[in-house]
Amino acid sequence: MTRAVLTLNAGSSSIKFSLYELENGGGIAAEPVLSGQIDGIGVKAHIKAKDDKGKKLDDVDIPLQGDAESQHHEALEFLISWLHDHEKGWKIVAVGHRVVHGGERYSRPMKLDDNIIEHLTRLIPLAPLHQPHNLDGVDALRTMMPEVPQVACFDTAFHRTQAPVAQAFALPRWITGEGVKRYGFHGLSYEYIARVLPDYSPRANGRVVVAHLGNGASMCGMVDRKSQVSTMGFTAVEGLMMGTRTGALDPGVMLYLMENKGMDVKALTKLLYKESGLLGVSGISPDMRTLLASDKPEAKEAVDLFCYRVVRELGSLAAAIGGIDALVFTGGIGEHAAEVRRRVCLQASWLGISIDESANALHANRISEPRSTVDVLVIPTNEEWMIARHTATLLNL
Ligand SMILES: Nc1ncnc2c1ncn2[C@@H]1O[C@H](COP(=O)(O)OP(=O)(O)O)[C@@H](O)[C@H]1O
Ligand SMILES: CC(=O)OP(=O)(O)O
Ligand SMILES: [Mg+2]
Repeated sequence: MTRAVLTLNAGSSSIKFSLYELENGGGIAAEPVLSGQIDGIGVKAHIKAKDDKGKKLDDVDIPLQGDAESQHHEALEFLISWLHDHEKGWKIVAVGHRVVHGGERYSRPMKLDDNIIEHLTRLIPLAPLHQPHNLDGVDALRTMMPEVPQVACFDTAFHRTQAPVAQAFALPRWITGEGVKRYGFHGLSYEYIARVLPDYSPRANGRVVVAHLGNGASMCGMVDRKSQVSTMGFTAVEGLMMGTRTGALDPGVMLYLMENKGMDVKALTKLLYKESGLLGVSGISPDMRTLLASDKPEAKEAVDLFCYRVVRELGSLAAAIGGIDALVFTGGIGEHAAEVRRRVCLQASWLGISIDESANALHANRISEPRSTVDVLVIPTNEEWMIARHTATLLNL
């Protein structure tokens, strides 16, 4: 049987999975032999999976009940039994997991044991939409294959190269000293983009802003393909407006809600993480596809605000890294929503961005005109490949 690495990537609205064969000389194959995702968790869950020839193995809705929380667990159970039915012919020798928060302690992939899992469990309050689902996946796979080593790959790790000033909040020193600082997330996605960027642009090692726009959304400013600054912070609720998250919010709004509306931590957590963003502003859906297809004014307002926030943060990140040579769009929205990219690029023309609208409509890799002083690129991210590679490297497979 061929040896393979399984990857699991639980996002806020999706669970993505892949199976990568190990190559004879060591290392993992470029393409997975099996891959897919359950997306739309919390709205309308759907599984899509394909084999190495691109043959569709599944493409159906899955009826999940309850709130997004319980749907996530149900989706995982569905996936485990799906994998049981489809992983024949390969010997899974390792499992790699995306774990969103590594805190201060973990800045590189780690082979999981009870101690590390216990520490990661303590970080759940810092990433309530992700960490519980990531650890749920670890738990399920450890039960399913107890002999197989499991590796955690952290979303925060890529950003640990940032200068102290980029990580700091203007808080008293004793709070900062306890690790309350900006960590940044989507690190596996940014690491993948940084790795492949030279294949797409001669400016790869310059000042690059990558916009990872998905259900969770953030942007990262890099120089020399290393993270310098991120819109996400201590938690993944900071920065851009997202599917259900506020992004940056005047802290005074929280004080106001506590003082005048009697909201406690639980109510505020729900508001900031689950009821705001595209969903809160539109009152319709957290899903960009639905909002772009809607002619309701509230849907338009939500999309307008989403794009406006990206444009503002783009200016901020370009300022932080001293200018911009390339802008990369990635993530579910960044890769597929041409309208969002179009609006962002038009509003950011002052930066020297000039978009080629027909290339953009076709989702070409390069969507800037030759006269643009900024290379604008659309690059599909691949967190799964990054996880598989880290897992194989750490375990010497
Ligand atoms: N064809 C499309 N057009 C517009 N938006 C899309 C398209 N496909 C996916 N999206 C959006 O991408 C988002 C999900 O992104 P993704 O990166 O998969 O999420 P997650 O953060 O859960 O990993 C959703 O808002 C979805 O509407
Ligand atoms: C960190 C984060 O927001 O992840 P996702 O985009 O997968 O929700
Ligand atoms: Mg994601």
